[in-house]
Amino acid sequence: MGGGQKRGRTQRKHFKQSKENVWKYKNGSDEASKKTRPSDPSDENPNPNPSWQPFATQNTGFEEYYKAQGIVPENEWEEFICVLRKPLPAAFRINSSGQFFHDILSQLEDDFMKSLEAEIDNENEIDAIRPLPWYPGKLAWHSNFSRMQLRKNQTLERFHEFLKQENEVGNITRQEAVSMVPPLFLDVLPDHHILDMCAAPGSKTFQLLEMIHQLDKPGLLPNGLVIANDVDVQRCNLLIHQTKRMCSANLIVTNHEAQHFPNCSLKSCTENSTGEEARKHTLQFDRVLCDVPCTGDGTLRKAPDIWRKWNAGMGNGLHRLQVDIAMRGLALLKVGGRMVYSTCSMNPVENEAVVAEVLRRSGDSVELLDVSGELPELIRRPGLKTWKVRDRGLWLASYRDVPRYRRGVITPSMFPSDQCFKLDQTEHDNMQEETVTIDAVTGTENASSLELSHDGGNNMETIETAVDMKEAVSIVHEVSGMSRSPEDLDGETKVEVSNYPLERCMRIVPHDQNSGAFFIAVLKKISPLQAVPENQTSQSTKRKQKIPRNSNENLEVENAETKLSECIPDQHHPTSAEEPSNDSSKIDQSSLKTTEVEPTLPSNQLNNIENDLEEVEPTDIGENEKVSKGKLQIQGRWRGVDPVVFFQEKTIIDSIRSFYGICESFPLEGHLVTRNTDANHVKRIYYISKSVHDILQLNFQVGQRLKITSLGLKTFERQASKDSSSLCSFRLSSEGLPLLLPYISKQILHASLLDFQHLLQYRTIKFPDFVDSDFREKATNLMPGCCVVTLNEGNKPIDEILLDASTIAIVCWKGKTNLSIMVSQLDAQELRERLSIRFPSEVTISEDKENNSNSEAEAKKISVDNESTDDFEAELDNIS
Ligand SMILES: C[S@@+](CC[C@H](N)C(=O)[O-])C[C@H]1O[C@@H](n2cnc3c(N)ncnc32)[C@H](O)[C@@H]1O
Repeated sequence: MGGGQKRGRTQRKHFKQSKENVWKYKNGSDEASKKTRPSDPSDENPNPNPSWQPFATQNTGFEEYYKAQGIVPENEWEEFICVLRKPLPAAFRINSSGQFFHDILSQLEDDFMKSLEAEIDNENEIDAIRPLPWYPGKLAWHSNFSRMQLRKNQTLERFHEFLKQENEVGNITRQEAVSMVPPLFLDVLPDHHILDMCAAPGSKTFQLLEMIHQLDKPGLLPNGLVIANDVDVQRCNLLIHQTKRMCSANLIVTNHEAQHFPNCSLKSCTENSTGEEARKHTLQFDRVLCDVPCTGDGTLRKAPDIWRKWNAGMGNGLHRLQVDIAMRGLALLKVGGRMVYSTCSMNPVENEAVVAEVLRRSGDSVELLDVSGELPELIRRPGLKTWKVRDRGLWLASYRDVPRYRRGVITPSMFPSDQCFKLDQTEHDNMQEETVTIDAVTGTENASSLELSHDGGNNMETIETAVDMKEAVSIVHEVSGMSRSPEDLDGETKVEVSNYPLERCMRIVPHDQNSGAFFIAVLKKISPLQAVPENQTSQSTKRKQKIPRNSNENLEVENAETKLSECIPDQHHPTSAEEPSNDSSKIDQSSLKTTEVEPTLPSNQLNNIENDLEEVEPTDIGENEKVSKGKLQIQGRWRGVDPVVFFQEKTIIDSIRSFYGICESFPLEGHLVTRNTDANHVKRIYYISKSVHDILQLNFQVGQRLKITSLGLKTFERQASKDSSSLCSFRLSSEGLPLLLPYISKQILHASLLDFQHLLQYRTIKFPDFVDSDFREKATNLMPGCCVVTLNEGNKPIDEILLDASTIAIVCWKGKTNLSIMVSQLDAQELRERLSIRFPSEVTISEDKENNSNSEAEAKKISVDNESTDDFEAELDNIS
């Protein structure tokens, strides 16, 4: 079985929408979506200040908060805050799977490192750009120029252009240095099944994919896979776009709330199955990345608008969600597996408190790993053992200090100590239901009314929203009989210290290595999670799950894990917390959109599908196939998401195999999927690895619990040529080419450097205009339709040409009189530049780089017929 280890170039869509817009509230009105959203560290180019007013880099609440938390020693405070106010230097990663990985590395080392030296104006820095010492293989780089400098300084223009273009074509990824850290602590192997729970926009997913592909033997796909999940559909699309550049057949993108990520287990099979078998019967992961939503104050240097928005309530508001996501991650983790919990926030309530709570809930089943020996060159600080909680202007050192009416908001789990869990149970029972909530985004209170139950619910008092909160606090104290006033609490209570070895967590602070801030904890699952009795956890007062109170009750593993982590019903996907079922009749009938019994679906999918005709609505999810009006489409379980269908049309598969001469050792059957149940209207066929295939099978068997927005690698695309001269109706896609290349024996031409260069430059060339007579003849005699042209470096005899990951190849179309490339302008330009750097004496890039229209005109001069080129452009437009 084969695959391209080095990935090809892909056409990239330009996402015009502002990335701020992708943070949307699910239930939000326009007003709500205008609210400040916790910053996403990975968003490139946030533009929250379009008028270019300098951002205020001060927030007294912020400074007071972090000083009090002892986030850095007192004598470092000035340096810390000073660096935090400076713009973040740009950082980027080289895509190690990219075909030009070595060329890019040499360009950085031999060219830019030297030529940019003169531009350094930072007295602390020696190098203009340098590899990050802790990132393996010189794959990640730090530049000492901020984004602003890169944009404004003319002498940096060439480097800026390089970054932009290589990022665009996928040879590098611009990513904050500290955001590259979490995947490194996952200790990934190529056969690992990895879940990235909050994955968009996908920088870390990309890294994870690189890791599983890294050790591929040429021509082999790894046994592992990555499931990249995000709750936000638009951000999922961003992720799909981003990871396309990786050209991986080992990726599934899902769209779930991470805290309710579904169970996919065939119960009957799990008990006795082991190893590979177990993998096929239950969805569990060797590695889980929980890069949870957070306040993002570690990204202040990149997103200075956070200075204005920040308040302590934001972190408090996210804490519970973060715990729930981490617990779900642990439930889905295999025994022996590793999970990384990370945030780009500095706040202990979002960090150490979350880690302490998951350790508390997991009992002895989970260990916080000491990874101080890993990545020794990465400067990090140990996690905090003690911190305080700030709520509405009060410092709270212990849960005992929390006013009763705030106990729905400020939970025991936010504090360092376990002591509060020993509170008298009646005290818990008397707590009011959650009536005050914190907006996780702004940190502001949402309380239409405060219902205060201080007498087992018999004596309810209601305080109208308009009541000043301080007054409310006093009323609460009156009614609840608290002995101390809020003022008394401030600064008076004893500091709690956590019993957990939280010093094993890592906090990266900006002034240590001129970076952003980040928090990372590495957890190992030692045994199946046991259900921890409710009164020994800090579960919110809102939760009333029936978890057995007898801690000795040894629940069946799966049940225990399900109950612990799926305890909140998923309001958006009501079925996602259900137990999995083998019974396909449990497929959500309401979301089925058609009646057609589709022969390509596995039979278990077909049972009990009722006739339920509906027009298919095109959506923006995944590789949606637009179905012509009036056509029927079998819809999967998830409304609005195209179904995933195994493509089993033998006639078409055979025609593809025979047209391109794909050798039998490359399996197509069982590895092809589409998003359209009507085989006659399938536009794109995706190739999936065996690992993805097995998950897909399992997903069908459990009634399609996974809401899959994208999967696999787009490999074949329907091509309608005007004269229908091609014997195969599917052309190869650029993304799929590296995977197929070693297995193709027909429709392939090997061009000299000069002819290859001409093709890239002029895009369409008439056969007589090729310089090499042998190539001219072969091109003329090729079957009409899609073909591949490789660069024959050194003009080797055909039988000596090796087709492997290092081969430079492009998809073309052989018409009646000419050959045209099916590569976007940008990719063609990039490839020409790469060739000019690799073969400096043989290839010159003419001035047409700046003047693309000239090259087009010249192409026409050389000779172009009208045949089908417009089609390709239109088609390419569709792709890109
Ligand atoms: C910090 S960002 C993740 C960055 C990403 N790991 C990367 O490296 O590109 C957090 C992501 O969590 C997503 N998110 C927020 N709440 C979520 C939830 N309940 N379940 C899953 N994803 C969630 C957001 O849409 C956002 O894309």
